[in-house]
Amino acid sequence: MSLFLVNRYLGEEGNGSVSKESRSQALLAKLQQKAKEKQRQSLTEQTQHPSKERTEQQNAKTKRKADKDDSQEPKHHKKRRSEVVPSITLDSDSQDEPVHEEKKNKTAAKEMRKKKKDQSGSSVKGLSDSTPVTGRDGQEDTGGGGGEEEEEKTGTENVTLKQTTGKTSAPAGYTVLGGFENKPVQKVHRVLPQWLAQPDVIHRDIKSNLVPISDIPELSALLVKKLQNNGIQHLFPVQAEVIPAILESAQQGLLIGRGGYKPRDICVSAPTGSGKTLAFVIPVIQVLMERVVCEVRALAVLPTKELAQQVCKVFASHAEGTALRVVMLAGQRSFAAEQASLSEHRGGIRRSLADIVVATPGRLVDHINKNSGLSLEHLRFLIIDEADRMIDSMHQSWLSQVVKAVYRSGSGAEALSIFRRTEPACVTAASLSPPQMPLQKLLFSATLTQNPEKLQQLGLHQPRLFSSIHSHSSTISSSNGSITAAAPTQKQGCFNFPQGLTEYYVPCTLSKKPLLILHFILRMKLSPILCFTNSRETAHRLYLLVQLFGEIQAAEFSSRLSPSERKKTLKEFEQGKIQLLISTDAASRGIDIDGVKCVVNYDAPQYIRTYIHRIGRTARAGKTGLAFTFLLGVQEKNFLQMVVEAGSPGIQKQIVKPENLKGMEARYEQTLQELANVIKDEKAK
Ligand SMILES: Nc1ncnc2c1ncn2[C@@H]1O[C@H](COP(=O)(O)OP(=O)(O)OP(=O)(O)O)[C@@H](O)[C@H]1O
Repeated sequence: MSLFLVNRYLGEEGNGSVSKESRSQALLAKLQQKAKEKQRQSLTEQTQHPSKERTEQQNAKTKRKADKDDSQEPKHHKKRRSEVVPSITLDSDSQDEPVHEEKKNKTAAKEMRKKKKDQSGSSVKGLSDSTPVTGRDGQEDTGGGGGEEEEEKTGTENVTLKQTTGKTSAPAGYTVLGGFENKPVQKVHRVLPQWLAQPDVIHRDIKSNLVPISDIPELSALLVKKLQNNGIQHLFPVQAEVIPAILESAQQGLLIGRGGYKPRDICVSAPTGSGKTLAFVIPVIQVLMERVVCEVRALAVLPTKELAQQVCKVFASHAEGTALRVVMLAGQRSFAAEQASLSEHRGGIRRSLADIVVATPGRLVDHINKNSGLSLEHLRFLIIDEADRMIDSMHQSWLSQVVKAVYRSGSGAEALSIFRRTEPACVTAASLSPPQMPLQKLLFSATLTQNPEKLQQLGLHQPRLFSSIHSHSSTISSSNGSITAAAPTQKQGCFNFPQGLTEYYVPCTLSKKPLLILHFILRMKLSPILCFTNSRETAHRLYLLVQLFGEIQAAEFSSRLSPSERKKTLKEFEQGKIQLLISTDAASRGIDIDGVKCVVNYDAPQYIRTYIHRIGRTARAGKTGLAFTFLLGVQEKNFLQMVVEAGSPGIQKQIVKPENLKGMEARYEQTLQELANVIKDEKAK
């Protein structure tokens, strides 16, 4: 089996030690192989030795033994038998067995040698005959305590099993492949494809790498003016790199480039708040704004309604003054209303009313399936924002539906069109005539996966990566400034942390967490705070508690609220009417709220990506921000390790002394009692 075992890259989490999952997979594979081998051996036995006498004897013995075991074994042993069987089949398990077991084996080995002498030549056959069944029984006996005679025999067979598998003695007719010893699965080092391993590097420090708009000659005068009107004089590093690259790939307008080459797909991995939205909005508008016919040529897909709304707003504000129309399909309006905004029929001819569509995957698929008038046959740009999240939600198969809709033919419209569209294939002289219209994918994320298997699902064409991953040292330091641990990280698996962010962790107990939040707002004056919990129940209870405590304007943000309530809440938070917004991860990705000074992880996030997106709601656009994570004693070690390994520039310990919370404790206790009543009432309702 091990000959055919393909060691796979198991992710950075493996980190030298084999993950539990991989180990159990390896065990399972070995067990399956062992079972197959047993079957094969019994078949061989039947075909090679048709005289059943021996087999029957053997079977009778085994049966007698099994009966004996069944009658003697106490119940818990019987149960253990089924549990023990799989591990027993692994030869190496015997390494962990107690010394008396080795002795048994030695005695058995002697016995075996004696037998060998007696039955010269028959030993090889004997090995292959007896190994599978009795090897297992032998181990069971060890655990269950069988008779003396049986033990000796099984010991022999244990040895024979080792001889068969450990050495190269090949039993007649076939070779036993591989060993079954419990070897640790080798860590496979990551080998990245060149495009992932050698990205175009983007500066992470926004402030010191601003690029004047005038330094980007590719930008049209209209867009320069638009940016300036929106208060933008400089481009952020990610925009200065990516905008020219997208514009260059669309030099031939909407058609395929010189030599018949399709433009390369573009992937961007840059920190939260680094301006990725404008990095695709600006070039897409510039390429499309000269359009003559209105057709959907750009589609941006985002994971949530709120994000779709946000991106739609940016598109709309920058497309103002052009003929381009932006339509959102995110379920904020009724299906019929969305349908009406997509196309109209005049004189029996369908006319598109949208150039740019911003959608959530679910609603998008609805429109494609229900033939609501969304035609993607002219799509030039497919923008996948929060790309890693969108890959994870690929089970909805939204991408394959989009691609199918892009290359759909038969509506008759494309027959009349000058430009034909066919699924990508080899470039030939024939395939280039008439001119082709390519589909280019643009991927954006702060935590873009580097897992080639996942990226492969996107069907990228000669992708080009822009990334701000860098090498540096990570530290954990205490509040007095002394460094308590330092681990240089040069791993490619590192993530992007915003430059202006300062990370803290606050050791605490479960019961003190609400008090800490109150302390942060009332004493430390850190508001507005965006506070994350791991569940909507916790978010709701904390919200109720803070409300009952008084003095603080708080709100909750989770799937408990309707989309319109959520929209209103975000707006009020942005306007400064809410000091504390308690949210689930619904607000952890992409949401751009100006002026969030501080993020608090009330519940420590389980995954590093979640952490990065949560803390990325502050320190945006080159500003500074604070991120606090409340950690229980049991969480500290693992969490800090996770953060350091992810390439955090440093997370500091912030201790809140118990005496600082004392003043609020009496009132807090009283509030807790009130909260219990409120929750009871809510449940009753
Ligand atoms: N060139 C610029 N000058 C000034 N502000 C900018 C510029 N580009 C973007 N911004 C602002 O920076 C903020 C963050 O931008 P954006 O939301 O695009 O970040 P992002 O990289 O998409 O973040 P996330 O990964 O969290 O989604 C926005 O408020 C945006 O208006």
